[in-house]
Amino acid sequence: MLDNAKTDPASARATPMMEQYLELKVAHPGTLLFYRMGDFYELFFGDAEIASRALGITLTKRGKHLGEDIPMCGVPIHAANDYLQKLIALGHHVAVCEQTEDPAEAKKRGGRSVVKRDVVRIVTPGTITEETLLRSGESNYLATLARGRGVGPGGSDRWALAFIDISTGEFRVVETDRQRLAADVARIDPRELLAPDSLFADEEAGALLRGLPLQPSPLPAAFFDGSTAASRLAGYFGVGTLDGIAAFSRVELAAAAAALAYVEKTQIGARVPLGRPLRETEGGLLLIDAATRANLELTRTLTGERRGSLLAAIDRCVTGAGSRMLAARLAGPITDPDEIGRRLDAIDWLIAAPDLRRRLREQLAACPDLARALSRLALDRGGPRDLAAIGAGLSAAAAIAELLGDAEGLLPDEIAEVATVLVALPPGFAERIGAALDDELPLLKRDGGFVRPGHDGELDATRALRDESRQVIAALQGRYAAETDVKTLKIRHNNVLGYYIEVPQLHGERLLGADFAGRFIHRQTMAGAMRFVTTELAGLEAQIASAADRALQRELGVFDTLAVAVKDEDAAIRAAAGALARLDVAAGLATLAEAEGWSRPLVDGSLAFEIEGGRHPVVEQALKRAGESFVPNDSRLGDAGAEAGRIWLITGPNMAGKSTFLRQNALIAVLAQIGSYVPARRAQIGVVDRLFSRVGAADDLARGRSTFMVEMVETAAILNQATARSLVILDEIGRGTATFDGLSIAWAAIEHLHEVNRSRSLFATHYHELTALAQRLDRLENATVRVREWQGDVVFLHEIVPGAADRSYGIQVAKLAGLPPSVVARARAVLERLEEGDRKSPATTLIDDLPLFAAARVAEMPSVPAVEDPLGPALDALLPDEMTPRDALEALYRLKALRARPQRI
Ligand SMILES: Nc1ncnc2c1ncn2[C@@H]1O[C@H](COP(=O)(O)OP(=O)(O)OP(=O)(O)O)[C@@H](O)[C@H]1O
Repeated sequence: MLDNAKTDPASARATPMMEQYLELKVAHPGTLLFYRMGDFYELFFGDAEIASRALGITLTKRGKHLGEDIPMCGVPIHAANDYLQKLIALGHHVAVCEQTEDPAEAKKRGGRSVVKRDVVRIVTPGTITEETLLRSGESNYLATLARGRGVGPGGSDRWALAFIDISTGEFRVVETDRQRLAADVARIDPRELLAPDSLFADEEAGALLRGLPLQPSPLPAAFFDGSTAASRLAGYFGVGTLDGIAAFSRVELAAAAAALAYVEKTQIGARVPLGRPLRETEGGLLLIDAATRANLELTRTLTGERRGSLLAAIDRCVTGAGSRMLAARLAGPITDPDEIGRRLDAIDWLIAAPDLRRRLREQLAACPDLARALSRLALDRGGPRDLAAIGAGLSAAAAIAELLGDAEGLLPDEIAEVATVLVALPPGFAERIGAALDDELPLLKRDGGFVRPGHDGELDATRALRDESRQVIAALQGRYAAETDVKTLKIRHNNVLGYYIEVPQLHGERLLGADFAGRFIHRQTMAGAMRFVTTELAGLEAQIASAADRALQRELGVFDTLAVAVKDEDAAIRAAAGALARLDVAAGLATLAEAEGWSRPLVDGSLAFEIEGGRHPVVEQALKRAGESFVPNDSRLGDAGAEAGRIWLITGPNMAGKSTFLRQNALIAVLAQIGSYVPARRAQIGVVDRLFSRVGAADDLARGRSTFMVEMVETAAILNQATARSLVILDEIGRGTATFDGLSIAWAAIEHLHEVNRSRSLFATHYHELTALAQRLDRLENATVRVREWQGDVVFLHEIVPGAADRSYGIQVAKLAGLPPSVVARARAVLERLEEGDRKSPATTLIDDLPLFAAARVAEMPSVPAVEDPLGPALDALLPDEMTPRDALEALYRLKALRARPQRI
């Protein structure tokens, strides 16, 4: 972050307001200062230049400082959130400075007194709570990273990540090591990551930080002070010792205390309602490194969108909290077969009770985002709609508890736990909120008008007084019109004059005359109109203003009482929010499984991997939308009694479906381990501890790695780390370099996988030479994707069968893709020569023996050689005028049958 005030804070002769501004600016380095002035937040100096560029707003000037113009730009309060969102998305931090006293107070202190102001909050990407700034289905984590120097086995370093979503109060900690660190960061996917500033200077740690999927920002090392961490955390949660919460390691405590301190620093004085930190255990999750996560497009596609990802394909949740929980589960599938079984039991039960499921989902859909509304209220940023959200959420929760209570038979554990939490909610709370709040609610409490008439006697009386006075004004208008004989006389209101009387200029002069003995006091002359007040009108105005003010104060009192009551029930409401999210996830997955024809996988402690009729969930849904169907395929990479995994080596033409097959097996394993049904007829999977994939190719130029280098780094990670419990997906490794180098690397990698890693693996390749390995490696099997050739074109059947492909059909695919016919013809000629000739020196073969390209072009032939086209004679034989409609239809079918079209390219 830039520190961008181009000013010397100690500068002499600044105006009092500028002095105040500069003081605040210096106290909050690295932020853009939103300085409140009336209905605007103003930015000055360098901040103004940055913001005007980033937001596309006009840069103006306001006064001078040290003899130079002060650049300024401003954003109106009502639109501030939109501007904040843009700035945060661009990585800026914003210090929001408010007026902390009434301007009238400042005036009392004398002419040159400045209204007191202070920074009330620092807005950063990881610490936002506003509904408009957050995405409903996504968590918004702030994470801190701490290092425990030499505290691991053999004097190695240990690392810990603490992560907090202040919009929901979630707080978690996990210890990890340098190999897993990047995978953990990728899983948590924080919006903001902070690490002690001292680490950046350390050569080894610095390199590790640079390799993370999100670049950390430095935070003073004091935030991470391990010696005070435990007491800082215990103090915040009001406990004598943390032992009752969990047995945290020292490095975990350092990360957690730093995260907490950062939250406190940014929220300035507001007590953030955080849940107690939950400690995640290292071995409990299926580890997926950042590259695999990206390649498999679990929660977003390679282009960064949610649409097209696995998450988008399986998310049938009806609440934002449910979608967030599903995304978290997908990011961190589990490895405990019992827990997976419990989640699956809940889905079974919900599938078996479609009617109840429908009613539960109806109630869930009516349930607003409880956790986020709760956090805003606790931070004093909540409005009437947040209170109403809590009320609506609690009444949905009560209805759900009742539905579950009435359900027949025994509830599965997961659902029973949900029911227990919901039943424990304080009774009558929703009714209390519903009775106090009106049906139509303003966004901000300061706008008033949200308390239901009849709820508070004194409020009703004050409102009546205010409204009566308004009626009196209306009556007064009639009386004045009659007295002055000006039918068009109006009493109006604006913010400058308050209430005033307006008459056409023509009559205005008369009102100032002796007839009215000074009753009408002149205030303004407009083009064609004059404005007056009377003492009577001013008196009424004061009455209205004070009644309106008293009514608002009364309403705010009602709001505060309810908000405090909500905060007192914080723990119960938060637990209910979590329970509802779990129910939503289970009901969503049940709905998905039913709609898509998925089945319950068997997940156990074996090394089995047997999928019958497996499908790729995302590709299948896309094909379905296009009216096409997906061809299911089996895979057997291990059976229940196996001690090591099998490798399937898949050869086959381009576009045949190899990559799809590889990915679908990985996705089925991930889905099974989040406790979901899977897109297969039958699946048995011994829990996978790590999922590795090397698919697709992309440069990582930002880190100075070429495509081939990225490929090799990823392959190295797999060969160094995969175990018999891992699942490995390798797509065309070695293709980024010269043919024989690539082939040799692929060859050696397969041998290593087979002999050393012994992982369940899928390996797709265009090197047909590799299929010979099946003779030497007993757990390696060859598989290929079936295609049919028809008149020089290739028809993809997408069926995986045992055996090896004889060729790649690359030229046919190139033709389907629309390469110019001359290039296709030339490629065919080159291929023929290559296949005949000496592959060791292809260049010589080509130069010596092949006619030049131009010659091939001259001799260009139709792309399909002279094969008898059966359609021509058949068409010629038809006599349309002599055919009945039925004959014509039959003829059409006959013609279609003569034509086998290639499938998609
Ligand atoms: N089982 C299937 N059923 C139906 N269509 C499929 C199936 N598998 C793949 N496809 C279709 O074929 C297209 C190509 O598949 P895929 O990318 O997996 O081919 P590939 O063999 O890996 O190709 P390449 O070698 O060129 O990378 C997919 O986009 C999909 O539309």
